[in-house]
Amino acid sequence: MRKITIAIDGFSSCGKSTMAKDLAREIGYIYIDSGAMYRAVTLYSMENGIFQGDRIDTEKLKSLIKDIHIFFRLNPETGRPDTYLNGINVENKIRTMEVSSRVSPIAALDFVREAMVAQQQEMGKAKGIVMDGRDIGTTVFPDAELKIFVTASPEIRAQRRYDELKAKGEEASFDEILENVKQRDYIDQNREVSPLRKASDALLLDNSHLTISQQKEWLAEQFERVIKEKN
Ligand SMILES: Nc1ncnc2c1ncn2[C@@H]1O[C@H](COP(=O)(O)OP(=O)(O)OP(=O)(O)O)[C@@H](O)[C@H]1O
Ligand SMILES: Nc1ccn([C@@H]2O[C@H](COP(=O)(O)O)[C@@H](O)[C@H]2O)c(=O)n1
Repeated sequence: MRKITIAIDGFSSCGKSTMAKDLAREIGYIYIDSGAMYRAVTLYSMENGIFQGDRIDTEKLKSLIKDIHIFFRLNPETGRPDTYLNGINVENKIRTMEVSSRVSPIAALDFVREAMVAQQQEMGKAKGIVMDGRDIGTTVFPDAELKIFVTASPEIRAQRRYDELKAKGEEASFDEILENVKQRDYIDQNREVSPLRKASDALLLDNSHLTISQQKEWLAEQFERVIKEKN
């Protein structure tokens, strides 16, 4: 059966990776979390003196971008891919609030996007891939056979993230998370290069009132429909 490309975009913390990972595992496709790549560049910037307070030394990052190597490796314990930055597993480090609060300005830089998009296109050139992010259906894979754009209210998204952190036993402030979600949405939608937009041919999914299993079922139906049409 001919494999396709699946692009899942949308607002922060709305459940993109939850649905993308589950679908990829079930259909035997590769799963790539493109946000993890921007988070890894941000972590690298934090650890290599590229931030001076909130200011980004863009010239320094530009000169170092070729030294940033990101790859994913399946974690047999979680059954999910972990992110590696220059050979080191940074999966937990890139999920902190500090990285979340700094990632969107880094992801708005044209040379950072150029480098990440080139790697993402390379990862998907054989198809059989589910990638989630902000510009997958518009820029990375504009010819993807199945495109989904996910949304939910900021309050619902922040509550989900808050519940997740609490369940892990981590300190969390609902107000801080809500502020971060809104701020990232704003920067992602208003940057000059590849702003967050629904591709005109993407299916819109508002999952505010869907359970994880309902959205999973919906996505599986969309995949079955498209794969029948294409084969
Ligand atoms: N339909 C749903 N109902 C309730 N919780 C959900 C639903 N979908 C996802 N979640 C939970 O919401 C949280 C955020 O989901 P997820 O990490 O998949 O979002 P995301 O869109 O990939 O986020 P990010 O943009 O930050 O990468 C997770 O704790 C996940 O378990
Ligand atoms: N294709 C993408 C993916 C992500 N970003 C930026 O990275 C941030 C973190 O992504 P998460 O999916 O882990 O939330 C996100 O807020 C965007 O700023 C992007 O620009 N393009």
